[in-house]
Amino acid sequence: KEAETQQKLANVVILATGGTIAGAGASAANSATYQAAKVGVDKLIAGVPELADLANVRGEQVMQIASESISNDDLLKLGKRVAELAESKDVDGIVITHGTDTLEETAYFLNLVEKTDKPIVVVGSMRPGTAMSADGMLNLYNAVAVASDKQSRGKGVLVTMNDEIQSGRDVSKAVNIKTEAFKSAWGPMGMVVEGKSYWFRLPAKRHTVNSEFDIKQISSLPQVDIAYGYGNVTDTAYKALAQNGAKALIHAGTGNGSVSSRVVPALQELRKNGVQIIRSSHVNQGGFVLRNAEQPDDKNDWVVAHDLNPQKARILAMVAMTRTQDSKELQRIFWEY
Ligand SMILES: NC(=O)C[C@H](N)C(=O)O
Repeated sequence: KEAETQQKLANVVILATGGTIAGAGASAANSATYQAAKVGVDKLIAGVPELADLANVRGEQVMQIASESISNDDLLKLGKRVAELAESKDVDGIVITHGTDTLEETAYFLNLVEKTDKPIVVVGSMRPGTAMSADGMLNLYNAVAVASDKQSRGKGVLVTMNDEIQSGRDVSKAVNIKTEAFKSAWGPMGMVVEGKSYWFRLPAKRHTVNSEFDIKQISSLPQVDIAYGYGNVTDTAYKALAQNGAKALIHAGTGNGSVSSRVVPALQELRKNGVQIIRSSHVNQGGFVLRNAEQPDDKNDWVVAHDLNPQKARILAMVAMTRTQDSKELQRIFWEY
């Protein structure tokens, strides 16, 4: 009988990367003061025995780090392992446990480069497992529930935090400390409650199987950096980043990606020297940048990131620039993904 149920259950692999979901604090009162990336994947799985009711679960420790320290090489390593597993007949879904600080970047990266319709769910927690009211157990349970659900196929990379199912493209860490930390300007795609998912929306942008990018064809990512717009800003950071080898600069602009008159000449000059200039906005959850509004992008040969926040724009620019150095192509890609 037990063997029969095991056969019916989906096979889900949990790839662990670290973060607070694998964190540990000195006391149960430490919800914010703790060390991330301490607990191994087998212990995480053993901590939620109810996972066995949802799926045949096994774990792999891909890395053990706090997500603010994730590098491009780490992204490639994780992406390649996800692709290998997705190709395996024995794998129905993949869950990635991850720190929340750059979770939105990794989720968007995988959404662009994984050529599979199998569910890929990225999950983290805001409190370590040692804290009172730790959120990691339920978030992980929800992630496995969504990853083992056939309805999750073909919907792009998903994120399960705080009972919501979010699109990995849209979702962003909008609040810290609180467990209700992840938001999307366009709303969640669904809810997951007691191991069952309820869907309400589909993503409109290209992803996974419909993406022109493939992790198997990517061996390195170009350097793309971000500089922040604010009152009294100078062009120092932009110039320094370019001098240090940035192939594209994301302008984390004020408002709708506006650029200070003290910075414009340097960005025009950098573009002439081959650096791509991509205007984004640091307006939280509502940054929306249109071409030729605020700045003459056609004349300057700049690109706009539209609704992508600066950190997501960095991911798309890196992936796109593995294929093209043409600013018009880049702009097309920014509209489509
Ligand atoms: N809540 C967290 O996971 C934060 C942690 N610094 C990380 O991103 O790894």
